[in-house]
This record gives sequence, C-alpha cells and structure tokens, in this order.
Amino acid sequence: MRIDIITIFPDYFAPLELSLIGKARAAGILDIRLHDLRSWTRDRHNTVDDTPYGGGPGMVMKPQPWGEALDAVAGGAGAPPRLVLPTPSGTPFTQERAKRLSDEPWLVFACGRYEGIDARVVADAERRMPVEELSIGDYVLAGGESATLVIVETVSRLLPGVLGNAESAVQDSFAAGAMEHLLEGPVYTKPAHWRDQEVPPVLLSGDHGAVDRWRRHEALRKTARNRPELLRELAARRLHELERSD
Ligand SMILES: COc1ccc(Cn2ccc3ccc(-c4cc(N)[nH]n4)cc32)cc1
Repeated sequence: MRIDIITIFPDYFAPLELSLIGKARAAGILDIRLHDLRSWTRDRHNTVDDTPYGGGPGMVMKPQPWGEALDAVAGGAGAPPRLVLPTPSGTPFTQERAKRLSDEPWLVFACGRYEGIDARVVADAERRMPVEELSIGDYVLAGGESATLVIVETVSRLLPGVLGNAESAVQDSFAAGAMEHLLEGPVYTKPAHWRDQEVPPVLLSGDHGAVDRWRRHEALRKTARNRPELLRELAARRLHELERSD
C-alpha cells in the first residue's frame, strides 16, 4: 500500500519510522511519503491560511496550496487514490472502515489545521478521486495529524506481513471473528505470581476449551461494564440471526 500525507507539520509523522510500521516500510509492504503543504505556496511567507468569509473566529486554510498539492501528489495517470480527510464533522472511523481502507492500494491524507480547509478543495478533489471525510471521535483536535496517525496505524496493522502474527489482528475485539464486537478481556504473562497477585489458574490449566470460555466470559463482563450498548447490539444481532434461521 502507498500512503501519501500532506501536512504543514511533516515532523509530526516521525513515529511512522518506528516499530511495526517502520519495519513494514523497510520491507516494502508500506510506501509512506510525506509532503509539506508549504511547498505549494507562492508567496515569500509561504502562507497557507486566511480569514474566514462570513466572519467568525480563527483562520481557514487557503484552497490554492491544497489544490496544487493534490494535483501534484494525486493527479498522475492511472487509477486515482482515495483521499482521506480527517475532520471533526466526518463519518465515524471504525474497525470496519479500517478493514475497508486496508483493501485500498493508495491512500492520500490531507491534514488540515486552523478551523479547517476551504470547502472548495474537497468539492474539487471529488471531481477526480473518491474522498472520505473521517472523524476519529467526538472531540476536537488542533489538526488532522493525530487523526492521520491513528488511521494509518489502525489500517497498516491489518495489512498482511505488518503484524507478523496475523492472528492477533483477527482476534481484535472490534474485528469480525471470535468475540465479535466485544471488548478485550484481561491479558497476563509471566511471572504467574506477582505482588501477591496470581494469574487466573484456568490460564495455566492447558484446557483450551476452558480458556476460551473464561476469555469470552471476561470479555462479556468488560463489555457490560464499559460499553453496555455493544451488548444490546450483540443481542439484537443474535436475535435477528435466530429469526432468520427460523
Ligand atoms: C469548530 O470547528 C473546528 C474544526 C477543526 C478544528 C481543528 N482542526 C483543523 C483540522 C482538523 C482535522 C481534524 C480534526 C479532528 C478530527 C477529530 N475526530 N477531532 N478533531 C480537527 C481539525 C477546530 C475547530
């Protein structure tokens, strides 16, 4: 997968040199390219923002640098990329959406700052590529860079060869599979005894059936405590499946 990131803070993405994503880039599984939006400004101050039409607080990112940056990065011959635009007003980013994005060959991320990007930039981009405006949660960040890091990490770990152990991506609590849509229960490792606490004996029993049952029970307990609405959704899904099978 190729990923292009357009931002006024390229250094924000130094973490993408590290750990699993850094290794995947070195192995050629991921081709991540950073672009400084100011490369496409035309004034000596490299201006990327201006006051909002209609008044209001803050500044808005100018369309011209963005238009030319997207032309240069995403405008080549061949199939266009999918443009991902993090924004507080976007569609919720979920594990399901991450799975779909992981099937894309080429993503371009537009990292806004200030109060956002002139709306004509998205309208212009939609004329030549699919555009996805995504929110990573109901809170307001200072810009799109953190959201882009979250999305890139979530999508990249689903790519074959990135985790090294595809199994653990499949068992993610929000991934379709063993404990679909339940939260992860507690995990343990050596030593078996630590600060007067013991690892639950079932995990040392070697009885895989009992371990699976215990893990599902703990996942249900954690979900009931922290995300009860997920249990209601799970119950509704199971009821729908039962009614369909009748
Ligand atoms: C009032 O409207 C505002 C609009 C944007 C901003 C700051 N900002 C500028 C670009 C940008 C990109 C993404 C996000 C973001 C995404 C999520 N889930 N939270 N926050 C925030 C962003 C402040 C205020």
